Amino acid sequence: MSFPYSTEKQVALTAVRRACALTSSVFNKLVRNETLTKDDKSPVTVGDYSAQAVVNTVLSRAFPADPIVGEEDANELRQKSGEALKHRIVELANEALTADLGIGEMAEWGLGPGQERTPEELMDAIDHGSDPGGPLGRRWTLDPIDGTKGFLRGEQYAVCLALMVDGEVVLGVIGCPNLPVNNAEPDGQKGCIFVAVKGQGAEQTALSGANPTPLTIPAVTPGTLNFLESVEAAHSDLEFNNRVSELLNITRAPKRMDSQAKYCCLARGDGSVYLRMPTRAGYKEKIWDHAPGFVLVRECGGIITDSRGQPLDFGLGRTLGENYGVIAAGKDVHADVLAAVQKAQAEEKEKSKA
Ligand SMILES: Nc1ncnc2c1ncn2[C@@H]1O[C@H](COP(=O)(O)O)[C@@H](O)[C@H]1OP(=O)(O)O
Ligand SMILES: [Mg+2]
Ligand SMILES: [Mg+2]
Ligand SMILES: [Mg+2]
Repeated sequence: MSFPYSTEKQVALTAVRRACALTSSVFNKLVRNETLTKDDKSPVTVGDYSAQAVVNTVLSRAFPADPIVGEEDANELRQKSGEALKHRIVELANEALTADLGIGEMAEWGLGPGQERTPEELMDAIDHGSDPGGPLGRRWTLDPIDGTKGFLRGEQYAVCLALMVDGEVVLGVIGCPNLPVNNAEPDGQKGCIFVAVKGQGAEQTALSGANPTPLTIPAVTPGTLNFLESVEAAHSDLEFNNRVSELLNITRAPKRMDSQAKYCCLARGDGSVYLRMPTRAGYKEKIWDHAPGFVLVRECGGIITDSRGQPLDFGLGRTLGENYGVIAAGKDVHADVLAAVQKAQAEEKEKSKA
């Protein structure tokens, strides 16, 4: 008997593994003119574009009817960039797609020797991520490089893919090429992939290997609580985290890292609370920045809500809509963090009145 979503899990793992191999090799060869600045001033590299082309190609071959909500689109590439940049993206994507088939990989997913795509097919594959999202039906959401700033610094980033059915996240895969396989050995082997399927639990595997390890968020011993938070001060309100930390009498320093690697670290107990509050009114979190992390945390026994304790709603479109902030933690910790967040918010409100 096969479990629900077993084919989807295999396809998603394959696509994310191939994209991780691509981004790792791109990092070592990245040159200055291979990064563009998007209209929102955030960076995007040949790695982001080619990883989206690879994952979308695999998904649209394996599941032709499924729409994809992907972070990137090829507009700027088609309009602003020169032929050299486009050529590089095509070369990288084709290298990743045509590598020899590994265990569990199928040629009918568009993979293996001889499966090169034309530049136009790959630009179209990138644009296949333009679905607007919504409450009904099946759809994937993809962040080809989450934490592009971490990627550019040679630090943490993640390739993030999730499947949603009727607005509910049922499968999440997060590939972290720079994350140590074992937190206790920071200089040891790096590169891991995390997968969670709704109702079936979660596991971690080394990117290079087999033998998945099941994951559960460990219970927190008093006095050992610590936060997981962004590196970039523009991405989340680190001052606010500091105040919440004081209210909870936390003495351990926060663990700062880019991307959904934070959810992975929470899932295996490298940190105890992921708190992310917006730095400016009006910022709406994107579904691809949280969907795989959401199902991972839930399947590891954790709780994830917004700052008002409301569930995250993935069925509203490309963003989390009215959700404000994100709190993810083990089930023995979440209620205390939520209370402290609300107290810190009340203090801020008082201060702004004074
Ligand atoms: N102004 C912003 N506020 C919040 N998140 C942002 C902002 N600009 C970019 N991001 C996204 O925040 C996430 C990174 O958060 P963190 O700093 O915690 O890793 C990324 O998804 C990043 O996009 P991207 O996927 O392009 O890197
Ligand atoms: Mg980006
Ligand atoms: Mg991204
Ligand atoms: Mg992102």
